[in-house]
Amino acid sequence: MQDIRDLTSVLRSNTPIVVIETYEEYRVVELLKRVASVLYQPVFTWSITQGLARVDKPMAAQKFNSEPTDLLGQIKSTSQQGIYVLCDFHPFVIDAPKNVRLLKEIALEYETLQHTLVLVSHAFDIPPEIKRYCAYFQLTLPSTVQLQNLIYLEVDKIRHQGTPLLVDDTAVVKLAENLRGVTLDDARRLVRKAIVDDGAITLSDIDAINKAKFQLLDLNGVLQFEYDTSDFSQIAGLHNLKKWLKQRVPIAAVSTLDQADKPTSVQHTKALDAPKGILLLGVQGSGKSLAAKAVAGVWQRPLLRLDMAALYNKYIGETEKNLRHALELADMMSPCVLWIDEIEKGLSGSSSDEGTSTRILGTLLTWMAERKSEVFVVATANDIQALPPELMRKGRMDEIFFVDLPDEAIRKAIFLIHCQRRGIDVASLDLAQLSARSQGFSGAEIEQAVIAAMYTARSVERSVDQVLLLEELSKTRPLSVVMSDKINALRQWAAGRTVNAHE
Ligand SMILES: Nc1ncnc2c1ncn2[C@@H]1O[C@H](COP(=O)(O)OP(=O)(O)OP(=O)(O)O)[C@@H](O)[C@H]1O
Repeated sequence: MQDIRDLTSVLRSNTPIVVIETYEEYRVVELLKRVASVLYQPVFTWSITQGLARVDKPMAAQKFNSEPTDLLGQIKSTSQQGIYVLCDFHPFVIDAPKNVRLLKEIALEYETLQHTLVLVSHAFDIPPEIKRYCAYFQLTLPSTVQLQNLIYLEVDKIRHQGTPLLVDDTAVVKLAENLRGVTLDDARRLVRKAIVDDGAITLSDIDAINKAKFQLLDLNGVLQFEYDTSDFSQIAGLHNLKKWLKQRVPIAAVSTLDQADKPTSVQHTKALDAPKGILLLGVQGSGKSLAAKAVAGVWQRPLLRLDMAALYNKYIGETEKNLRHALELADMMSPCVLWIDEIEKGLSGSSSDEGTSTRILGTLLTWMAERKSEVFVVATANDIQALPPELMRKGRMDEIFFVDLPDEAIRKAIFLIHCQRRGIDVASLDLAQLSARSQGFSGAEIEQAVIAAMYTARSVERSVDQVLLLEELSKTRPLSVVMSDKINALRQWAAGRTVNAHE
């Protein structure tokens, strides 16, 4: 209804050319037929293969020219007032001065001819000559309720064919929420695929739907869909951060959390503002990326990774365009977690970047301040020198956490996690000794020592034991030693300015 109302107003406003960028050609034609009946105007469609035909009254259907230039000449010379829907006309305005001129002449003669051209393509670059005569129109995307109805409609269709179908109503609600941002046609395709895959609609479809939706929307590959998420049981330490995140678990994820992970009082969360994001600052290999993955895993949200360094493009303006596209995509994937990895890399301007980093920061900050979507940002950074002060200002992020090197108890827990994960017999190990001997090691360095010990064990055909692990530790010079000055400076800076993620 909204689309019909809006499109009617656009056509009533005497706009000669309306551009609609969409894949939903049939939907546009159906809409225009309804609008045309209100405005008492005939509707014609044209495509290079079908030529021109009247569609609102099939009996009066007539074919004119299929060649673009002839078609425009035909429309210009006819006195038959009408709405002309030109499908996939976009290639015929590129290096085609005659066609552009004809479009302009039809527009200029709007007062007398009263022809409205509706250009429907997946994308349309309007030539500057006709820009001022054009209006963009955007089809509305389906609401969550419409998507729920669509899912049940598809379920009914399949049941009518006599196929039994298992449908979990909670999954339908979640599925509809995750489908927001795609067109009705695409949603229908995705739902059908989810049903056909296993003959059911259950929570296990959510992941596949998120991935398929991401592939559908991410046309120029600026974001990565991270398939690999984690959960808190795989992270040692970071107690403060885990507590903070548990208190803000979205309602939808609460029902499926382990008892131990549940926030104490979920009923209060309803009235609260949705959390916006956090910055995780810290030593390399201390588990920042792992924490980003765990937010998505525990909150049961898709995880999108934005690699700041990959945004940069040598063409001026393209870098910001890439970022805008990435943020739009994140909005469309909402609710989701957007992990901005090594955020400092994209924001630390150099004198030669012609202000790109400043504009990138501006675009990011504006989006963070104004977005309505449920995109939770997890930004990670190693280097505070390179971080612009604007990003650190209170209110930009909900919290800035400092992820320090693990203390003795946390190192013990890291050994336990990584040894258990690899099937090493932990009962035979002295974890306290391993922890004491790995002072100054990051989680990543401990993990690497465990992996190296496994390779050594395999080469000498024995199992991993205390001696092998200690040997590996003694061979490693941790970053905290190699880069002690840098890490001390980071610690000093973080004290008082950030919240300790581990405590
Ligand atoms: N607290 C931890 N608990 C369990 N494993 C850890 C922890 N910290 C680090 N690790 C291990 O080290 C690996 C590397 O850590 P991660 O990539 O998360 O660190 P990071 O802080 O993001 O590093 P970088 O700044 O270099 O990107 C993790 O995948 C995990 O296996």
